[in-house]
Amino acid sequence: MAIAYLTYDRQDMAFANYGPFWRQMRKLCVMKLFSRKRAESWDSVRDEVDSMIKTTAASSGCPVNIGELVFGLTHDIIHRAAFGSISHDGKEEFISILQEYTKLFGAFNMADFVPWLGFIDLAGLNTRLPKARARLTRNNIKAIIMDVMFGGTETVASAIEWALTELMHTPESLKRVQQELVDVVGLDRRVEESDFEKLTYFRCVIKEVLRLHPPIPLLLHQSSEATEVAGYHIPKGTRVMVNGYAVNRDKSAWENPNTFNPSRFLQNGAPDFKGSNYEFIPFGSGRRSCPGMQLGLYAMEMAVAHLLHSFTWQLPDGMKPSEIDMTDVFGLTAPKAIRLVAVPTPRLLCPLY
Ligand code: HEM
Repeated sequence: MAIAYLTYDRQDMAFANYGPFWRQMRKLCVMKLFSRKRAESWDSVRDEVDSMIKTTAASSGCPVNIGELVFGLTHDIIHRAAFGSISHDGKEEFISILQEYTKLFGAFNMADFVPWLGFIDLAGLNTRLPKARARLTRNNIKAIIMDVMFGGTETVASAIEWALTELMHTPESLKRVQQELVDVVGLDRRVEESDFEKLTYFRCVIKEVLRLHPPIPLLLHQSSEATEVAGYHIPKGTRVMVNGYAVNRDKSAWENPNTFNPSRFLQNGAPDFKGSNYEFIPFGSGRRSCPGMQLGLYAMEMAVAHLLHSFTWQLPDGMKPSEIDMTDVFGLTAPKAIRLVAVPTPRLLCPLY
């Protein structure tokens, strides 16, 4: 119900039904926006990560709200990728609109399951939905820019915040990944994209974070044909929700599935996230899988690598790793319920910017 309302009855790409409109939009986005050939999107990641490191260095020795820091970062990256310019005008307002959209997309209403019980409005959606929609202009909606801003901002921000959180919660993994950065890159220069392929453990950390905290935990699909799955008949047009969060933690596929253990991805034959290993689907699978995967991964890897390489991190006020709040929010996305706050200290021997 919220999805149909907020997307003007699926007039966008992400929630559009499969068909010619979706195909055209997808082609346009993949070729013009997410393509590696569109250098501006990739440049924006590098420039904005640099600017985030500068801001972090200015707060050296003081508690930094990592959640707010990385949300600002991904907003700026995606804003530049989408509009081709940097603008901080109305940034906070825009972030608050995105956050309200996320909550509303994820809010289940009685009418989603039992249409005739639609008058029971536990989440207050009947008043919140018109208010949220009225805050965006028609032109915003008409463009698929909303999809891009929504798809690219909170997903990447939440993945970066969870990466820092899991590492601070498991100090031995933090130590190991930071040592790898010293061994491969050293401390006398900044980490670069060309280093990534040698940062084996770092790449396992990224995968393990996306396994435990897929930024879009629930994949919303619809059957285009009648079919049979595990003996169940699925009629054409059935709404199918794939619980990626549960799949990524399925104990028949993963040993100690709820434990953060990046080393599991060091093993031969460990799954990759490209969508062909069905036990690991943070970007979905098949023709509706994430078109922004490369850009999203690039932004996540750049931000996490630079934050870990440039600074040592401590919890504020003598807080212990076991005291970090690890709760996530249940909705269309799964960000941290309580922002991570940590204290950076520069550790490079070269200037940070
Ligand atoms: C860590 C980062 C990201 C993750 C984990 C992620 C994950 C996903 C997932 C799980 C889906 C649904 C797949 C399905 O239903 O099977 C999706 C769809 C989508 N994502 Fe991403 N995403 C990320 C970053 C991005 C970025 C950076 C953008 C754009 C700049 C983006 C744009 C989209 C769009 C437009 C769709 C809808 C595609 C369609 O319906 O055809 N995503 N993403």
